[in-house]
Amino acid sequence: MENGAARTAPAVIVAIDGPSGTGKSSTSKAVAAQLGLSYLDTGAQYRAITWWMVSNGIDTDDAHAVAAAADKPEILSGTDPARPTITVDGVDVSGPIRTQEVTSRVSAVSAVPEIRTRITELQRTIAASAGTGIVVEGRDIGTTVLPDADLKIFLTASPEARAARRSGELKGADVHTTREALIRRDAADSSRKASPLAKAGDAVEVDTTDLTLPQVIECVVTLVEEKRAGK
Ligand SMILES: Nc1ncnc2c1ncn2[C@@H]1O[C@H](COP(=O)(O)OP(=O)(O)OP(=O)(O)O)[C@@H](O)[C@H]1O
Ligand SMILES: Nc1ccn([C@H]2C[C@H](O)[C@@H](COP(=O)(O)O)O2)c(=O)n1
Repeated sequence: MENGAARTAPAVIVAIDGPSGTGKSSTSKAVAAQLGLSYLDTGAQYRAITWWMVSNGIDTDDAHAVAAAADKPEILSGTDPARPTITVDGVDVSGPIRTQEVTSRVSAVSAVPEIRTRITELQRTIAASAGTGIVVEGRDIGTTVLPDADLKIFLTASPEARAARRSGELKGADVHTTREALIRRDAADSSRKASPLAKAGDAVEVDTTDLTLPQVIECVVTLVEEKRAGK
């Protein structure tokens, strides 16, 4: 090191997008932990605001009612990949945001432009304050939230592989029903007007269908390291 000065790596911003069940959360958390980066699950933020709407009796199919309440809940995300947290008005909602009710309503809530503006602002503030860098995962991170990210990855996998993974998680869930639900949610997320699920033009696509989770993690870690080394 020149003059004995310690050289610190510049903060690295990694955007990981893709449809449901492609492995975004598992991969992003592991990559962030391995590389000493922060981690942000943006789907959890959309789920949290959806949970608040449902808990407060707001009709999630009424876009005007959802828009009018968009600024009301305080949403806080903890970005330690070993222990990510999500609270709404101080309440830990990490369990309640994973219910079937929230899952079935989150696409409608997240399609409302006022909701996206609010949550996007939160995401950019969190990314800007991540010291060593951050892995941010979602649907529109590379296209809209952080278009200047250092590295953009778009994960894919066949609907069959994704359904099998999800029904393994939801023990006993029927694979066919799970597959149909995934496809429905992807279609809603891809077809909305406001920052739909999409691959950024400069994203690296990784098809995870025939890869194990450790293989996907290794692939993304290598891509980040190459980017940091300026390759
Ligand atoms: N390459 C893989 N091979 C096998 N299982 C995997 C792989 N990647 C992820 N999984 C498993 O698939 C399930 C879904 O993964 P994960 O939650 O990371 O996906 P996701 O893209 O974040 O989904 P969502 O967008 O719905 O939150 C988890 O049980 C995870 O352990
Ligand atoms: N950047 C994002 C992240 C998520 N969403 C919406 C669409 C998803 O169906 C929902 C839940 O995400 P998940 O927990 O399954 O990753 O949130 C979005 O619109 N934009």
